[in-house]
Amino acid sequence: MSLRAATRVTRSLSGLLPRWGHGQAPPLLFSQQRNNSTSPKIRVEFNPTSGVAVMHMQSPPVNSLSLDFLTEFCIGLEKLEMDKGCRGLIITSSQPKVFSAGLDILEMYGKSPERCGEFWKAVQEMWLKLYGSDMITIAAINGSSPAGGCLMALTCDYRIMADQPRYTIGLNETLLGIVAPFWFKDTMANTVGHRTTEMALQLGLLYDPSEALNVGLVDQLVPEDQILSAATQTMTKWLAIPDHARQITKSMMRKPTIDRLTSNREADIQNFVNFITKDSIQKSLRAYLEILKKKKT
Ligand SMILES: CCCCC/C=C\C/C=C\CCC/C=C/C(=O)SCCNC(=O)CCNC(=O)[C@H](O)C(C)(C)COP(=O)(O)OP(=O)(O)OC[C@H]1O[C@@H](n2cnc3c(N)ncnc32)[C@H](O)[C@@H]1OP(=O)(O)O
Repeated sequence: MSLRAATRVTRSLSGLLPRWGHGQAPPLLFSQQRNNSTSPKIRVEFNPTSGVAVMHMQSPPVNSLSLDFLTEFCIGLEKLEMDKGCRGLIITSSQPKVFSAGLDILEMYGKSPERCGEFWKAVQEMWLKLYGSDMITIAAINGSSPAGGCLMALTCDYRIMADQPRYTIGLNETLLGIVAPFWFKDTMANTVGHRTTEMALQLGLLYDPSEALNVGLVDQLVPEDQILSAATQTMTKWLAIPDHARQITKSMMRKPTIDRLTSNREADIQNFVNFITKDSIQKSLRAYLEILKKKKT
C-alpha cells in the first residue's frame, strides 16, 4: 500500500464510528426520499452502425445505486443484450466528478427486512447481468467510484479511468463498518489477485488513478476529456475479435465465480438482510451518513 493510500485510510477512519449509549435516540434524521424522480436515471445511445451502445448514468447527485436505479439499469442492459446488433457497451457517468457512489446507503438504512431483501436481489441481478454479459463491456470511469461503483466497473471487461488525482476507486466497505460480500471479493480478486484484494478489502482502500493503474484495478488512464474517445478506440480493437470465440473465453473465465452466486442466491440475500438490519450495523451506517452530511458544513 502506498503512503498516500494509507494516509487516506487513516483520515477516513478517524472518528468514523461513534458509540451510542444503549437506547439513546439517534440525533439526526436522514431523508429517505431522494432520487425518487421519474426522470430516467440511465440514458442509452446505441449506434447500429458500430454495434456499440453508450450507457450514461445520470442520477443526481452521485449515481448511487438505489432500487429504482438498479431496476432501470438492468432493464436497459437486458434490452441491449437481446439486440443481436449490439456487440459492445461503454458505461460512463453524466454526473460531474462521480462515476457512481456505490450502493445507495439510504436503501440500507432504516428499511424493513423485506425491502432490504428486494434491494439486495437487484444488486445481485446487476452484477449477474453485467459480469455474465456477452457484450464487450468497457467502464469509462470519469469520476470517483467507491464500493458498489467500483464493483460495477470491475464487472466490465476493460476499465479506463480519468487521470484526475482527486478521483478514487476501491472497495471501501469496511470504512462504513460493513463487509463486501464474497462475490464482490471474488470479482476484485479475479482482477488484481488475492494478496492485493486481501489488503484492499480489509483496509477499505480507495486508490487514486495512478495507484489503481499500478495494482491493475484499472487498465488505462487518460485525460478526462478523452475518456469516451479512448473507450471507443479500445472497443474497436475488441470488436475485431470474433464474438463467439471471445464470448466462450469470457464465460470460461467467469463462470465459476458466477455459478458460486447463482447457486447461493437465496442464502446470500438472507445473509445480507440479517447483517444489514443488525443494530450495530445500522449505527455504523448512520455514523457514515452523518460524516457525508458534515462534509458540507
Ligand atoms: C457475517 C458475514 C456477513 C457477510 C456479508 C453479508 C452481506 C454484506 C453486507 C453488506 C454489503 C454492502 C455492500 C455495500 C456496498 C456499497 O456500495 S456501500 C456505499 C459506499 N459508498 C461510499 O462510501 C461513497 C460515499 N460517498 C462519497 O464518498 C462521496 O459522496 C463521493 C461519491 C466521493 C462524491 O463526493 P462529492 O461530489 O463531494 O459529493 P457529496 O459527498 O457532497 O455527496 C452528495 C450527496 O450524495 C450523498 N451520497 C453520497 N454517496 C452516497 C451513497 N452511496 N448513498 C446515498 N447517498 C450518498 C451525500 O450524502 C450527499 O447528500 P446531500 O446532498 O447532503 O443530501
